[in-house]
Amino acid sequence: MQRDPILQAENVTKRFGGVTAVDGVSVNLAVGETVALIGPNGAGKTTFYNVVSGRMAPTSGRILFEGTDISGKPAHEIARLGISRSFQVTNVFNELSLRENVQVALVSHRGKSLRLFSVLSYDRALREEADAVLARLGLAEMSEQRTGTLSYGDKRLLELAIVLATEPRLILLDEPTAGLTPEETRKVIRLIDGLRADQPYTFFITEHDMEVVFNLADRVLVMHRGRLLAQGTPDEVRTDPHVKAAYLGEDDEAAA
Ligand SMILES: Nc1ncnc2c1ncn2[C@@H]1O[C@H](COP(=O)(O)OP(=O)(O)OP(=O)(O)O)[C@@H](O)[C@H]1O
Repeated sequence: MQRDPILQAENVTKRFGGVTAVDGVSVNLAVGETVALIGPNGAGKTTFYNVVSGRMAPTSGRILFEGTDISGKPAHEIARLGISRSFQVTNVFNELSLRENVQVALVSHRGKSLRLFSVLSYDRALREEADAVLARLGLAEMSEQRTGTLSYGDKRLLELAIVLATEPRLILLDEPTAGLTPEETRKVIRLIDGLRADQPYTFFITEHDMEVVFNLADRVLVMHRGRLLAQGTPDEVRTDPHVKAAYLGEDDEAAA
């Protein structure tokens, strides 16, 4: 079945002085797909992500989200359009409870003034909404706990809750299982699976853990030296000789 495109990157290049971190990358993501972006260190994955999420503008090329050109738009505008990116625990408030963290995300996404913050805890509808988001990540029972007391793994889950609170259609997850124990990693995989079953979210994930990539991704994009080296199903990519060579650090210039 042909699914509608949600993200189209056309010939995207990003240079830092003499370094071409992303070099003419063109990719399409379809609604409801989970796509993993992999590649050896320095391949350009983070830079490509930064360009898609608006943290930096591309040097050239175009990015369309649901048909709208978002190239070079600021991150907050891109977020408002429906792309949300996790930030590896950097955007949670440790002094607040889990519920308050999600409430802040709900309120700020809707563009209401944060002065409302002082009455957040009295707004019943908002509380219930926040609790519903936390429940989707198995955090409901911790809703009143102070965030600073959470384990790293649970903070990563809270971060996912904050992402969901912004009502995204495209979710960028930057190494969602980095630093997690194997058990926590399996939990994150299960939860992401559950979210996909509930709603046609599109996930675009960077991840070094191949277990996670092969468990979650419908499709894998492989970057190497700024370029898109290969794309395909996990099995196709796993057996691709160019990909193997890139990971082994062999000279694959002739193959690229
Ligand atoms: N702000 C910057 N200024 C200059 N060079 C940069 C900058 N950001 C990235 N680079 C360079 O661009 C290239 C791609 O880096 P990038 O961080 O995007 O790779 P990556 O695939 O995410 O790597 P890793 O897996 O190690 O995080 C590297 O050569 C890097 O040194």
